[in-house]
Amino acid sequence: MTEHQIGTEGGGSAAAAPQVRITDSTLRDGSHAMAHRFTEEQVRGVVHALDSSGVEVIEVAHGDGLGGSSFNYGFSVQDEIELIAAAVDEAAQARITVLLLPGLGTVEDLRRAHGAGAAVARIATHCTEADVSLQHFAAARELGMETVGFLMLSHRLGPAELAAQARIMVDGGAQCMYVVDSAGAMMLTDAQTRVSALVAEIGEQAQVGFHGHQNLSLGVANSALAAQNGARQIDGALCALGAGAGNAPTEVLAATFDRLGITTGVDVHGVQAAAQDVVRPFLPGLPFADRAAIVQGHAGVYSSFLLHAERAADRYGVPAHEIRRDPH
Ligand SMILES: C[C@H](O)CC(=O)C(=O)O
Ligand SMILES: [Mn+2]
Repeated sequence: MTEHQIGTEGGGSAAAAPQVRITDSTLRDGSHAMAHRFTEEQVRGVVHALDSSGVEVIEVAHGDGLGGSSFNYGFSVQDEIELIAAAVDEAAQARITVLLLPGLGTVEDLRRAHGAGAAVARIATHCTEADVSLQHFAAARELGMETVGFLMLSHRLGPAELAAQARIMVDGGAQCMYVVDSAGAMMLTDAQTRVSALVAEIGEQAQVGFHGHQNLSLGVANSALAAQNGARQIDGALCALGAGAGNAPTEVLAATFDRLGITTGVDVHGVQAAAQDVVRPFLPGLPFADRAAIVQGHAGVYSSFLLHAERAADRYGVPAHEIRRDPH
């Protein structure tokens, strides 16, 4: 065990701060699986259930982040700033976070989200392009927001190179850096070694986080390994609602961390009820590792493109998994 490893016995006293903070992304990554059709009523229901279960941070935005509602990425049915404001209004203790991809979202979008009450800014870039995030971190810090960096498709870089990209964002103002398995392509040690490399590089100045997808059904296992190797923030989504085969399910993460003796401050029964009674009734279908999603995980292809592959499959009569397949 290193000084960053947790989850031995007991999981710490009830009064101690949780060892891992779960950020729930049902209302952002889950937006991909809902074809960006969240309504205010659904947002209020999910926020209320998560908030009363002790989830500290809840993400709300278009699936592709602020400003994602567009012809290219799919239009939202309800304006995301209105949804953010509704989430802020509904949450008694949880803080609302937004995701922003520079180029898709702008500093102006971030200001609007902050104006609606968002407290945490997560800035996402492709894992080789950390440098495009600097003005957004500067703006978020100026607004007084908590900041998180999100290195998408993290499997595409080795641990040392990924840590170097994380360093760029931390120097630019990120307070936590996420290893993001956007394609659900990481194989256990892939998550472990990347998280460890980031902890070694930035652990003195910033936290490390992990965001897993279920394309190869390893999202929860990768998240557990990430936590055991020093990640302090872990993402989930109720009913796994998210791009591709979905995210690591929040309700499974809470139960798994509890069994591992890793404290999260989340009521394990509360989030199970939130998944079963609040989210499941409005799902168009349960996210699962179907052929197209497995192909994505196997080939390491961006999960968010699944919706577009499915639309193209319908339009051109070509199976979605054929569109996504690794040519090799
Ligand atoms: C915009 C993406 O959906 C961000 C994300 O959740 C991922 O890369 O995974
Ligand atoms: Mn994701």
